Amino acid sequence: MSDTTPTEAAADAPSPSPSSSPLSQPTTHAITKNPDVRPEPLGEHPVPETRAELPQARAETFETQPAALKPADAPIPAAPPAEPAAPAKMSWMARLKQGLSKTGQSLGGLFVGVKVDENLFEELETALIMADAGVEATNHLLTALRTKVRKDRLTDAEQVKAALRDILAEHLRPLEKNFPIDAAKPLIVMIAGVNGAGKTTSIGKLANTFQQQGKSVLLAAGDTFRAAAREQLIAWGARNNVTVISQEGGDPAAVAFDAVNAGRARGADVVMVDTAGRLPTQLHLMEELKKIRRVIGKADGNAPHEVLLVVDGNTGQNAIAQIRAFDAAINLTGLVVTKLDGTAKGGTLAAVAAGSQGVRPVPVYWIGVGEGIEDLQPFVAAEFAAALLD
Ligand SMILES: Nc1nc2c(ncn2[C@@H]2O[C@H](COP(=O)(O)OP(=O)(O)OP(=O)(O)O)[C@@H](O)[C@H]2O)c(=O)[nH]1
Repeated sequence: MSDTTPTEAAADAPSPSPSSSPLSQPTTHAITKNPDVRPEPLGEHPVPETRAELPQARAETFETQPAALKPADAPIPAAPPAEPAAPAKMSWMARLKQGLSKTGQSLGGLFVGVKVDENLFEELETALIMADAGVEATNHLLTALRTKVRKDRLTDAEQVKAALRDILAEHLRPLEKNFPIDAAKPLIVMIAGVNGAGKTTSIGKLANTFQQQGKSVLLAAGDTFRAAAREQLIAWGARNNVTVISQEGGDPAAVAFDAVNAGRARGADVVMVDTAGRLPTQLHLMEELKKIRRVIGKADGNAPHEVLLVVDGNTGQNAIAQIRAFDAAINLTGLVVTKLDGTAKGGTLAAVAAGSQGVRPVPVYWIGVGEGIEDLQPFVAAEFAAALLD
């Protein structure tokens, strides 16, 4: 997003931040500030147009380990590969199933001890609509199911259920995509979403996931409005042993800009930029989000490489409106769907896959199935369909 006009460039310059507190002061949670980060106020430095002019990272930097004597461009050591985790697949699948069983009661449960007749299809239609699958996906799934039942002469309800599971998995498959962690170094990932969707929690989980893959991670606390959000991210950083670029108050675009530069200078593999929660109807905040995206592009012409929307899986059909609005504003590359461990709205992803209400079928990289740091799983269409129907 480096196609900004000079007027926009002026508008995009990080706005003045309150004067930085003395860097020698200790910070919370045994996290020490990096003494080699320059303390100038961000606002005195308009965003440069060329990389040669790029300043050093200036936002306060919190590190989970004392950073004394560390030069500003000291590489961030890659996390040692984690001990191979004991297979936890059953437990997260169980949680997903348990969560989606609220949907499943009206889906999987419909097949118990019934005849395969028009009544079953009518009940399925109602259940899919109630699960927020939307009209398009419901029609598509049931048309495919009717065809299969006729063609294969299915007479047993369990067979029909298995057929629906396969059709649903096929329908959801376009949303399945591996996260391209190695596409750039550092990979700059911007994260947005409405208030309370699970952005900060998901960033913590992602940091853990990436570290398990041996990647070094740097976080930018772009939610400069809510002190608690910043503290929360710093806490996540401490838990994950990663650097968090943070600044009290001030301009989130400036924090993002500095984080990209710091990530590059330190040789980080991934830079994740958190942003404050906002509703698509808060137009000035959506403009701010666009600005953050543009300013990231000024720090690295190809960035952000990934723009993720975190969506609460309980949101149902409103998720469609969120995806549409955020996509229009910041051109999403992927979704993280959270809280699927407790939702009756498990059909929403079917609506996304169907392009319901003009939504673009944005890939779902991960699903959140709990509040713990391990409770993030790659989205796999077949597993999701099975959890929904079994
Ligand atoms: N059960 C469950 N809870 C989750 C999941 N993801 C996040 N949460 C919870 O959702 C709540 C909100 O999460 P946050 O990460 O603070 O959300 P946020 O989007 O950063 O919030 P704002 O900064 O206010 O916009 C917290 O209580 C999280 O523990 C999930 O996958 N499952």
